[in-house]
Amino acid sequence: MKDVVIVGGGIAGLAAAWRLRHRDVVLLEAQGRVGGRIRSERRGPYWLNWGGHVFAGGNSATGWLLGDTGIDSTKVPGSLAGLAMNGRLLLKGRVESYPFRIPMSWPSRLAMLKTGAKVGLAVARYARIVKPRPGEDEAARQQRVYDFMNDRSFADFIGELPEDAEALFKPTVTRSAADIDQISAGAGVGYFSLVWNIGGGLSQSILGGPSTLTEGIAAALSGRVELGSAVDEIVQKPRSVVIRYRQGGAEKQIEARYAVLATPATVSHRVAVDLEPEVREALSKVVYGPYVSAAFLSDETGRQGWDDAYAIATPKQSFNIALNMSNIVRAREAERRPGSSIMTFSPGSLARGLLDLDDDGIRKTYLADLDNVLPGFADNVVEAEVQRWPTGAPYCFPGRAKLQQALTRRGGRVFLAGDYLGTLYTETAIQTGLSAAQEVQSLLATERQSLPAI
Ligand SMILES: Cc1cc2nc3c(=O)[nH]c(=O)nc-3n(C[C@H](O)[C@H](O)[C@H](O)COP(=O)(O)OP(=O)(O)OC[C@H]3O[C@@H](n4cnc5c(N)ncnc54)[C@H](O)[C@@H]3O)c2cc1C
Repeated sequence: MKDVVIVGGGIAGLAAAWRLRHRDVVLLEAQGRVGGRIRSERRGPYWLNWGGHVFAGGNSATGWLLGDTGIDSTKVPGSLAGLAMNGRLLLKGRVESYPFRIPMSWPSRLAMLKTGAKVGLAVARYARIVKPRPGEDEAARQQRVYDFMNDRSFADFIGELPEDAEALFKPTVTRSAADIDQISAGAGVGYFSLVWNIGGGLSQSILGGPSTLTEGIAAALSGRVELGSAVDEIVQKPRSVVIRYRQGGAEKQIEARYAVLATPATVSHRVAVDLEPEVREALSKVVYGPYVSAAFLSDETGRQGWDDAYAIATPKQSFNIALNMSNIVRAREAERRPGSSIMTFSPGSLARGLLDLDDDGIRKTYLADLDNVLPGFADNVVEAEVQRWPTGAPYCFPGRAKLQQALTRRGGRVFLAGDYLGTLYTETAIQTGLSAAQEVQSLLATERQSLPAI
């Protein structure tokens, strides 16, 4: 019997496996690669990216994992708050000045300023809510964040806005994968906090691309990661868990003392058939929105207008943000090398609009819109690949706070991990993976101590 089986090789499962690597552990991953919603591939000095790209740093679970695995990261250089709208590209200056620098009507500008002030005040409140309090554990802090303005949607909070004003607010909030009438007011405000106080949120980039971390962990676990292994059912017994899965067409099963279930909530609900009914019900209520993304590699030479920018919000296009993965390389080179690596990213309703097209249709739509945002870029593209993410990200809808207690209840031999258990994406995934591993570790140690001496 194994000590522990980890189901799901996204960053949550890999973080748990890393923490438990000195135990008899096996990780089962349904796909032919690890990483889940983290996916990058290297191309010379650059990397193409389709999934998670900015990470927590410093005193966070991610910071600890990066340090412990020896993976290099750096603060994202350049502007994170670029804006391309109504024919103007803004890469410098304070965001508050944007309404005056983008061509738009005066009623839109005034609405923008009024709503900006309202959101600004709420962001200041959110900053106090999110801050850890002395002596409090992470669960209490997380519950408080979920509770914040969880009784109405962000659309209700900001009210009706003229078209251009709404277009300016939308791309930030909808990056959550929810539209503004689906996400709670508090989570929408939280998104502004993430973007405006970027230093405290997700601001680290992994050198070589995010898959450097996930593939690095998998390599270190050599032989204990089984790809192409889709778990169908996890059943708990008094002293063990039995995991049934399919591998290369064959039905298999494995028994372990404990399991860490690090799959999206939809899958966890389906496979963990004998979790407490309240926990299973809460899992069934977690809601995901879709994403579509694409990675583009170009071969232009000479400096480009976008070289120093990392993130450019793009209202009214088929993607709502363009991300310049190559600006991390730019910041570290003595002479500008040819080429750029750009990622486009369409969440929520933008993704739903694209999912009906084939990949070629999505590529063409993106390239046409990229030409509006980064003039000349599309002519030099040498590689372009689309990625569909039907369960792009779980989002916090009005009423989501009520699920948290059941989702985090402990009991039995199956421990849940994944980004749907909190509000900070990869940081939540890593933090919940590490704490599930820590609990398994303590239980294994206790069991060992209580075994009769032979
Ligand atoms: C386009 C995009 C951009 C993003 N940007 C950011 C960002 O900049 N910063 C950030 O922090 N987050 C970002 N995110 C979110 C971030 O990627 C996720 O929060 C995080 O990767 C989730 O990790 P996870 O391990 O919880 O889940 P997943 O990555 O979904 O991992 C779950 C794993 O379980 C596997 N699995 C599923 N079913 C089974 C089964 N039956 N048996 C075995 N295995 C199974 C899956 O194949 C997958 O590998 C982004 C996501 C996307 C898609």
